[in-house]
Amino acid sequence: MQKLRTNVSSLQGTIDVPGDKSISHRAVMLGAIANGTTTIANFLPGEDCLSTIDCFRKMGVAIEQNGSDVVVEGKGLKGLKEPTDILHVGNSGTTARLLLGILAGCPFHSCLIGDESIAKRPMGRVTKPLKMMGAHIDGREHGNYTPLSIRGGELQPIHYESPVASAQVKSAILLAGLATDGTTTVTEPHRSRDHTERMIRLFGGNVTVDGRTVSVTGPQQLTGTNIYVPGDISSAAFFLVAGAIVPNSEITLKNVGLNPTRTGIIDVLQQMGAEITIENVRNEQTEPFGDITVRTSNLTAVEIGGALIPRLIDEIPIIALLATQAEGTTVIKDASELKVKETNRIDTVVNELRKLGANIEATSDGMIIHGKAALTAKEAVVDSHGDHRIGMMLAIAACITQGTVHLQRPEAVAVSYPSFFDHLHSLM
Ligand SMILES: O=C(O)C1=C[C@@H](OP(=O)(O)O)[C@@H](O)[C@H](O)C1
Ligand SMILES: C=C(OP(=O)(O)O)C(=O)O
Repeated sequence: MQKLRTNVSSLQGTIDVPGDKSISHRAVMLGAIANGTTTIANFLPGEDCLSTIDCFRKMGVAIEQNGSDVVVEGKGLKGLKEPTDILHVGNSGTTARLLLGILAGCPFHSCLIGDESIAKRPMGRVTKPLKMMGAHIDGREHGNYTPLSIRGGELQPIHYESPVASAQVKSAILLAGLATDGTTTVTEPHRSRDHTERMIRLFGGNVTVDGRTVSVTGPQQLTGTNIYVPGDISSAAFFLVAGAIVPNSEITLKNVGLNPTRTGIIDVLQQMGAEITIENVRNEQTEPFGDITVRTSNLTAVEIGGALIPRLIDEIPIIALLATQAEGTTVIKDASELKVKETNRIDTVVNELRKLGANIEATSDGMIIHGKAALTAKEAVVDSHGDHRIGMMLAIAACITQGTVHLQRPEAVAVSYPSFFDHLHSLM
């Protein structure tokens, strides 16, 4: 249990946000199945990405990791070895689902397991299309939950209409498609983050994008490359919101990823009236990034739903906090995907923010937040429930409470942002 800083008078300073989690996972995965060496700079050494490294080492890939510098000795599309040990994905849904896509095309057997949160997360959304392609996958509840066992091999291409806008589903199918003879296509209801598509191209491969439909024609051989991972906008989001709601604040976040499939949080902050500036935008062709400055702002409520949801899905916990400090009622809808994240993030956000005095209610596919309301709790014990994003959101919420707040399971933040508390305290 950790005592959180409360009644913070100001947050001032500059933060170099750690590398993007989604891009770090993909850099290791594509590096492993490419031919030749891949170097990764500003890799995120968070627990989730370390799980990805661990799984590929178990399949014979030499990976050197020193903090945020990583070198992957690629084995080629057919070069992974049958693991002698269980592949453990820890807390990482991205590792589990993208890895399944790669394993589907590998002619060997493997077992995949994760922590107790992973055991509750639906894997059928990827095992179903991968089985349609010809992979043999079984597991708890007919392969819908871990532990899973998979024997991959020769695959057939499919045209898949995904029922959910999920980059993990899309990416699993595209990665399987790289090893498949013919054209594999995925259509999603709304566009999800496109890091896999961009990175396949960076490794010399081809991907076709037509609106909400993405295709790869295989088999494709990728070539190792050098990658710089921009800062994670999902990590920056905690400080973007902190800067807007804590009095007398001005925070600059350096080198933050600005891929348009991820910048929903910036759109929402701007619509709410936050004082935010973006400068020094670079690298527009691959993964754009730039510096963002935010100042304490007067905010008004907004409605959030539809195609915006996948562009800010992981930021909804911190957006809920933001909305408690906006004039009016904020409605978040079309976000039932939140129920199958590390926790049910509709319930955990609502229950934990209520402990601090927020006026917030759960709906079937989102939440309704009534602002502007001071978080008036005098003494509260809040809980991350082992969910990194809930833990970080609560630490920022504590900054604007006047009482005493303790956080249970603060260590969860290390999943995506090991230096989070150091960065927060450096601004005080
Ligand atoms: O592909 C990715 O890297 C991710 C996709 C999203 O999940 P879904 O694909 O389940 O929406 C997101 O919530 C997760 O944090 C990372
Ligand atoms: C949902 C998340 O990650 P994953 O699905 O990889 O566990 C997240 O980081 O918020």
